[in-house]
Amino acid sequence: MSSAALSLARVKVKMGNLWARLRHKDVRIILLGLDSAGKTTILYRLKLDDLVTTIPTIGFNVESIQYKDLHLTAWDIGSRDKIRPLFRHYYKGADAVVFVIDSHDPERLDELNYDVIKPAMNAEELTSAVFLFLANKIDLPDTMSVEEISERLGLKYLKHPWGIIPVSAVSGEGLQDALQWLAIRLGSAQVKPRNFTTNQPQKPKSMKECNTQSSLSSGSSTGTSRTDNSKTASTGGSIQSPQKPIIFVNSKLYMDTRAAQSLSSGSVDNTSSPMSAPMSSVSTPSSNYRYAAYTPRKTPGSVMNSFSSYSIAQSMQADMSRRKYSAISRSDIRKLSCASLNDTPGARKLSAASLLDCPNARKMSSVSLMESPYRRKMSTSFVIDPPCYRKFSSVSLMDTPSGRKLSIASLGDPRLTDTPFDRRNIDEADSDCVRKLSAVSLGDQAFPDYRRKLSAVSLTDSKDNVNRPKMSYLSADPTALSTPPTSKRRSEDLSLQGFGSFTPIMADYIHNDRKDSDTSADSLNIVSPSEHLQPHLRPLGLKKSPFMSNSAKYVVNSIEAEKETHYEELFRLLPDRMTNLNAYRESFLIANEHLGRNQNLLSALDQTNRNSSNVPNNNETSKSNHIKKGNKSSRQSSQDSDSSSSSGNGKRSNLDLFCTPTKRWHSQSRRNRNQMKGNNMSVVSSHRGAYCSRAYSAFKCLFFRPTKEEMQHETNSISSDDENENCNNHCTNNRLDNHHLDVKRDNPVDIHITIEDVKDGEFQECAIDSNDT
Ligand SMILES: Nc1nc2c(ncn2[C@@H]2O[C@H](COP(=O)(O)OP(=O)(O)OP(=O)(O)O)[C@@H](O)[C@H]2O)c(=O)[nH]1
Ligand SMILES: [Mg+2]
Repeated sequence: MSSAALSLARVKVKMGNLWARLRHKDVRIILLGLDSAGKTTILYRLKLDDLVTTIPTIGFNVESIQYKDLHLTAWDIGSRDKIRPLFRHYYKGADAVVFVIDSHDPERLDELNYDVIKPAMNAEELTSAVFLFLANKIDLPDTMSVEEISERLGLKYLKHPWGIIPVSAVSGEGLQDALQWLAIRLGSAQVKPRNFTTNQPQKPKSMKECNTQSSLSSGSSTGTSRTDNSKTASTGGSIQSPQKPIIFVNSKLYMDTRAAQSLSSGSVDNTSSPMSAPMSSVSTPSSNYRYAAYTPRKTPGSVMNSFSSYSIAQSMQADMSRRKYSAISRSDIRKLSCASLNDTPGARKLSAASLLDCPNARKMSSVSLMESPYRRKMSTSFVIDPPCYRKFSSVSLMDTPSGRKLSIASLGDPRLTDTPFDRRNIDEADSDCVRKLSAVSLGDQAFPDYRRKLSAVSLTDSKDNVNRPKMSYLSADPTALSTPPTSKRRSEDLSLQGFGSFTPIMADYIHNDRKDSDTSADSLNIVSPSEHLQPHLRPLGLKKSPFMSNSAKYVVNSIEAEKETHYEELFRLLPDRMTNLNAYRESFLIANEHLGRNQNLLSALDQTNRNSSNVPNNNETSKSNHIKKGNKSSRQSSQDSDSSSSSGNGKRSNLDLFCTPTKRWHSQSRRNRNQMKGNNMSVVSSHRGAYCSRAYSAFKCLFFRPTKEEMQHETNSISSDDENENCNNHCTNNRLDNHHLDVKRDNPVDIHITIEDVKDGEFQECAIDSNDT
């Protein structure tokens, strides 16, 4: 052959190769699977050869991938359960369906089967498509084998040509095989059938031939091929030879076998080894290890448990980036996040991050509750971690139905048996889980705030009115379980009280007294804003709000409105209660109980009351309205003038609220004793901003009725007091009866308010009485 002819022949060969290279085949592939199976990760691993951080796909991702002579258009379709019915819109024209399976999540195989595989199996548009199952996430420990998956999915009954390959989108392992399998099945001219360890797929002669394959084959776990010819079906009148799926027993076996193959052949097939494929470059031992290090061991039936416990443990030790890594990449957290699917992708991210801190965790949990399948898992997981589940529970009650379910999960808390509560009582007392939840929370003595919040919310949540009081009672003082109130009240009443410290006390009051007293619902609406202060002051004989007084400088600040609100209510409530001598004791007791339990204070007040009960009534009215700047003598003169203030008619009541548990009080207590004459309210606070709310809280105490023991104690200590005897005579059923209140209600009331504050280290005082002009 001449050199010219030779070179011409070479050019022809080259042209032929080029033509073959240019002649690519368009193939449409759809990736289906459950959410967070790894479809998107796989898609971008194939496309970019990189591990991308994904968020749940809403809608779809579509990428074109060139593999050999195949031009693959791969559609990754978001798989939130609500949009699964939309899958079928993507079926049309698909040459291959790639089912991505989370092989680390056996619990969802059935869901996958019914929601994803079966519809595709039966879809007319897919009769000629090949099915490739990717058992993803094999980098995780304890993954299902492909045999197990095949068995559970009943793949052997599939009429489509199918194969199953273990892969890892994270490491890239197996994905080359997947592409190769597709190429073979979809009629690539450039991919030759490979000798796989187990079953050897046969390359169809043409795409058409491939697509008309209807034979079914199954692989065996031992690596020996088995063809079920009885299942062979015909299409187009011709019987095709059965297509054998590729089944790797597991990746380790696969790798071992490959290693053995390489040894025996003396060469390594670089093109077909998943580990030597470009994408596997990320699959270094260290990266695998890194990932594995953050992968919790799964215990049967409790995926989330393992995650939760693991995650918490991790977050205790690991740095933030590690935690993030763990949160994002862990498949189980993904499921957790999936619970947030009702929300935006942003919320999803949030939920992934949320395990790291409480406030976000709350958001997460409240969002997650919307989604039922994961909710339970999540709640289960939180149960095993006391601090987390508590937070979770307290939030979850916001969502009523979910909160209940959640609370069921809380019952698993074995610590219940160690609590001082009688669990049976609790269970019997309330048919609602809320109660149980509340009981669980109550068991946590370390979180009184949560306890209160929880119970306050529970109160509005429970269907069972009867048990709300008990619940609330429990919340106030767990040891009071033995004496729960019994009658009903409306949840609205309780909801008015918010989460304040005195909620149970209020509840108790409403529960016991409200239906008999003429206190209207409105007057209990303590949180109502103050629109007109003056009308409330007038009935009290006050023409001027103490907070509008020029002399009361310190109240002109940003919380003035708030003060007004509180005091408006205060003034409204006073007439009913103030004439009750015991109101002061009640308030004192409760203020003490809840604000400091100060025994010194208790005895000081007892002493004060004795003193005040000996003070003859008088009709004088103080006209003082002054600020005294803090030297002792001026304060003393104030006290003297305060001492002279009294109500105009009949017996006067002493009302003194000691709202501060601070040391400050002690220095003031002697002084306060002298103020016990007349209808004084003395609010002493060493903290400027706090006194108002303390006063407010203390005033709530006015509603409290002392228990029998308390009454007894009071009676003993002030038995010489006429009024108290009167009260005691009317004391029925451990409570003051209303006759007593009625008698006193219409008495004119004088109010003397002394508010003390400390400013710039100096003591300031403002005293205003009812006749102040
Ligand atoms: N360990 C491990 N995690 C993986 C693997 N593939 C995906 N993941 C993780 O699984 C999670 C879900 O991955 P995606 O690719 O978003 O899942 P998806 O199937 O697209 O989910 P949807 O878009 O909700 O349908 C992500 O956190 C991935 O990092 C894998 O092979 N191994
Ligand atoms: Mg996705």
